[in-house]
Amino acid sequence: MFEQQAKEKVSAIPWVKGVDVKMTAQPAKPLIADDVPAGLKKVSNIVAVSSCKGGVGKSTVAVNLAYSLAQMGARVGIFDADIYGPSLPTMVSPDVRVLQMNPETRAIIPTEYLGVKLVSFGYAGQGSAIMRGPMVSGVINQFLTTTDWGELDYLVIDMPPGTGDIQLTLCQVVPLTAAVIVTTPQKLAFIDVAKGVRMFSKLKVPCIAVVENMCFFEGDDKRYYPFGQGSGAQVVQQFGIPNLFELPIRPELSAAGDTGNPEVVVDPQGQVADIFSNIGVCVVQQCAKLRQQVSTAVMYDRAINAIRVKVPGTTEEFLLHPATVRRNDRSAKSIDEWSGEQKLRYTDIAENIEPESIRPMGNYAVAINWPDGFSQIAPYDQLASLERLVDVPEPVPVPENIVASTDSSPIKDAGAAAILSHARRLQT
Ligand SMILES: Nc1ncnc2c1ncn2[C@@H]1O[C@H](COP(=O)(O)OP(=O)(O)OP(=O)(O)O)[C@@H](O)[C@H]1O
Repeated sequence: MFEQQAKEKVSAIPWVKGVDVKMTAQPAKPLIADDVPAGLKKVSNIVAVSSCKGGVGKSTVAVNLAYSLAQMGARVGIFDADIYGPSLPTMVSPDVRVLQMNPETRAIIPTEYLGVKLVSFGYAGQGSAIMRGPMVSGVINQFLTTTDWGELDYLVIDMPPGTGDIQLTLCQVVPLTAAVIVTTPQKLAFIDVAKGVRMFSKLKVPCIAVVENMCFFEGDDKRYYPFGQGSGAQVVQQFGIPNLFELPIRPELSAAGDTGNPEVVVDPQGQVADIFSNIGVCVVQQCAKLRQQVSTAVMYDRAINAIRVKVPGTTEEFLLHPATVRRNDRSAKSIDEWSGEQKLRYTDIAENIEPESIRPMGNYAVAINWPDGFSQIAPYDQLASLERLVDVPEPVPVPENIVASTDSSPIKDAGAAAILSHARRLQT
């Protein structure tokens, strides 16, 4: 679309004789915080594929989605987080079927199939042991975080089925960008999906799509819906999830999975590949949108000396005085961890303090750097609970023919007015 429009627009200029458009892309930098495990630092987007019940086709969706993204040119990895019944070794057939370890860094090196990096317990070279929940969580997290994933655009996590402790801790260890929920069309499945959506929403991970698997089959030029229709649409409506995809029941999909070659690779022009390509486009677009929302969620507006907060996923927007944010730091530097006693005093922070930089940390917090070298982690929940600035005059827009950098520019005047108004409000 870009290419075509660029060609049209440039060709329309009377003196242009020919147009040659070269398209390039800059991979988005990871939005991930500093405390993320080293092996995940160069991963731009982490997408969880989840279902609340086993056997609904979650692994089939995860694997085909991953290969569909790879077919679009993205660098992709799959982490099969199911320790009891890993599916990846059956669904893809890499030449090297045992994971190696880098002897120096002691990091796990993923194996690869058709350019997609793969990690699964099925490649760990041992039968799956009998483990209790906390042990399983520990092993899954260790596996995921000690793998050197290298530079990836998308890491697809095939989550273990359910919404218990294992899933919760996994979601807390890695900063998930988004979740895709897989379900089947039965009415009963709706209840399970609701559980999944609630789990992700508690963790502030947006669900970007619902894939309703085994929806229909085709015969006599007709589509049959053996399990009925409408459950997926109900999920989309009730939880505001923007996208619903219907996958057919197809023997090829099952056969491809069993023979170690994903269906989108076996038949890249087929109906199933087409649906997965749409799911892939949706993931790409939604992740980009979320990154945009997150990266502009908290910004310092120098013109009015206020921190602007737009909580991602909501329409709420409010203003905070920078000094209020800094004074309400909840870290051990400001509050004694044991006694709860306030160590940071109100007067320690100058009234006119300004943040130096603000960076998003996953979907839940921002890291704010202050001129005194302090790096504050401020969760959105906490920002939302602080005293807000009200009646802050918006800066007067600069007319186009006025250069904004002169000393008497309207922006600076409006800024001064805003500061005065803050001062007055704070005094009262
Ligand atoms: N749309 C489909 N048409 C036909 N067969 C399918 C379809 N989706 C999945 N299957 C088959 O159903 C079985 C279960 O699928 P899959 O392993 O993807 O489910 P799962 O939800 O990941 O299961 P688990 O929770 O046990 O890991 C597989 O044999 C798979 O090939």
